[in-house]
Amino acid sequence: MTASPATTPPPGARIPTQDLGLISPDDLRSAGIYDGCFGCGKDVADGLQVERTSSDGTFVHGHFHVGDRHQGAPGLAHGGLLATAMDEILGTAAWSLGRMAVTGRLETDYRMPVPVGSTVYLKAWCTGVEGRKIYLRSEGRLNDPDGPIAVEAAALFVEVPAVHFTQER
Ligand SMILES: CCCCCCCCCCCCCC(=O)SCCNC(=O)CCNC(=O)[C@H](O)C(C)(C)COP(=O)(O)OP(=O)(O)OC[C@H]1O[C@@H](n2cnc3c(N)ncnc32)[C@H](O)[C@@H]1OP(=O)(O)O
Repeated sequence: MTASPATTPPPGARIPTQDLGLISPDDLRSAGIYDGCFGCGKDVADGLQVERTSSDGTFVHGHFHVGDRHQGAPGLAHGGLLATAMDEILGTAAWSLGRMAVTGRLETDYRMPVPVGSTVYLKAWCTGVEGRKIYLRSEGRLNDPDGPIAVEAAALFVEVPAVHFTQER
């Protein structure tokens, strides 16, 4: 992954273990999940419907199925949707640290086309925390958790207070 300085943790940034410890699939599915979310919401028929499956305290995992509604070029997943999937699993990793955080910067490398009908297996992990800044990486593998990497991302999430989500704009 080619990550810029903005998404690379500075020297000395600590790598936390997840405050929530081992998260069961049920906890992962229910904790803080909003059914209207385009990435993971069950009520969003045209959304990605990313399913979060496990966390071992270091990595969070999930997957989603690429349907016709996710196409860009005929028969292939749209790159923006793949970036959304990266954002979703990165956000899960950030929140799994016990922090409310939003995406500040998201960098994506597309390694191979993703055909409609594929399942993309997602994984994300934290590479460092400095103050409110949370540095993360993620990857999406084709059709198997150990399949070839189709998409990779590096991100900076920024911790925010709860009012970020509730204040009138
Ligand atoms: C258990 C698990 C359950 C999980 C469920 C939940 C899953 C959820 C999944 C959801 C998944 C979807 C998730 C989504 O889609 S989140 C939705 C998409 N993101 C947003 O809407 C965020 C919009 N932006 C903002 O609100 C503000 O700009 C933020 C809050 C990000 C920062 O504004 P704020 O005024 O608060 O802070 P600051 O400006 O002093 O910045 C602070 C520091 O950060 C650095 N910085 C900031 N931006 C950038 C940048 N672009 N590149 C490089 N650096 C950047 C900045 O230089 C500074 O560094 P330093 O000077 O201190 O060194």
